[in-house]
Amino acid sequence: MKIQIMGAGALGSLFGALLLKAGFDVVFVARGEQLKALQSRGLEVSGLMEEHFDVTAVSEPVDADLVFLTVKAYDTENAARQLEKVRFRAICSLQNGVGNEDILARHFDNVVGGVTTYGANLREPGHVIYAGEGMTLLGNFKGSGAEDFELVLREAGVNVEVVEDIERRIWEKACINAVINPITAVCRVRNGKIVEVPELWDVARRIAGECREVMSRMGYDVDVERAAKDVAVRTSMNRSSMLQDIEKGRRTEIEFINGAFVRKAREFGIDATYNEIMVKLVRGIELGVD
Ligand SMILES: NC(=O)C1=CN([C@@H]2O[C@H](COP(=O)(O)OP(=O)(O)OC[C@H]3O[C@@H](n4cnc5c(N)ncnc54)[C@H](O)[C@@H]3O)[C@@H](O)[C@H]2O)C=CC1
Ligand SMILES: CC(C)(CO)C(=O)C(=O)O
Repeated sequence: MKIQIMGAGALGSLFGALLLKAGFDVVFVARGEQLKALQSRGLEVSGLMEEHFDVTAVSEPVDADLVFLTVKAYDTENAARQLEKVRFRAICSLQNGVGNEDILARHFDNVVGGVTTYGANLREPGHVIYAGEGMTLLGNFKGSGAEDFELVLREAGVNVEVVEDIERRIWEKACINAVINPITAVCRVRNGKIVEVPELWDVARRIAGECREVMSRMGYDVDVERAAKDVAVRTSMNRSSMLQDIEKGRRTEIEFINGAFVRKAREFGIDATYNEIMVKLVRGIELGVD
C-alpha cells in the first residue's frame, strides 16, 4: 500500500512518520528547505515519539493508492491541480477550515473529509515535534474511501473514527478556530487569555454568537460559546496556529475559517460583522501594514 503525503509540513510529516513506523510505503511531497532536508537528512521526530526515518521525498506527486492532503487551505487548489496529473484511489484532507473538500470534489471522484486534533510543529526543516495525541474523524464527502483511510491510520496507531456527518464536524471545528484563532493572532496572546480577559471574552462571545446562528441556519445546533471556552481552557498555554503564522510572517487560513462564516452568513442574509472585522484585521496584519 503506497500512501502519499501531499504537503509534508508539520502535520503531514507527523502522519507520514506514524505510517512509516507501521510499515507502509510512504511518499512525502514537499517544497523548499523541507524537501531538501527530507532528501538529505531524512525525517527526525521528537516529542511524543523519538525516532529518525529515511524517507522518500519528492517535489511533484507520484502515483499512489491513497493520498493525505496536508497543505494549508490556501494551497489546496494548487495541490489538487498537481494531483490531477497522477493516479490514486482516494484523497483525504486533514486540513483545518471549510472548503477544502469542495475544491477536491471538483477535481476527484473519491474525497474523504477529515478533522484531527493531533498536534505537530516543525522545529526546523526535516524535524517535526509530535506535540499532542488527539482524535481524527473521517467521513466520505464524495464517493468512497473513508474506511480505507481509517484502516491505515488505525494500523499506524492513530485514534480514528469514521463518522456519517463529516461536514458538520468540519464546520464545528471551524467554529472553535473562528472564535480562538483570530483574537489570539491580533492580540498576540495564548489561547487561555480569551477566557481570562473580559474584553477578549466579550469579542469571543460575539464571534461565537454569529457562528452559532450560521450553524443553526445550516441545521446544526451547536453551543459554540461553550465549546470554544472548553477548548480555550484546555489549550490555555497554546499559541494558536494563526498566532504562530502571524509571528512567522506567514499567510493565515483566516479566509477559510472566519471568511467561510462571513460567506455563509451572506447567503442566509444574517449579520456576521464580528467575523468580518476579524478577517479584515488579520488580513491587515498579513499585509504587513505599518
Ligand atoms: N500542525 C498541526 O498540528 C495541525 C494542522 N492542521 C491543519 O493541517 C494543515 C497543514 O498544517 P501544518 O502542517 O501545520 O502546515 P505547514 O505549513 O507546516 O505544512 C504545509 C506544507 O505543505 C507544503 N506545500 C504546500 N503546497 C505544496 C505543494 N503543492 N507541493 C508540496 N508541498 C506543498 C508547504 O510547503 C508546507 O511545508 C492546515 O490546514 C492546518 O490548519 C490541523 C490540525 C493540527
Ligand atoms: C484548537 C486550536 C485553537 C488550538 O490551539 C487550534 O486548532 C489552532 O491553534 O489552530
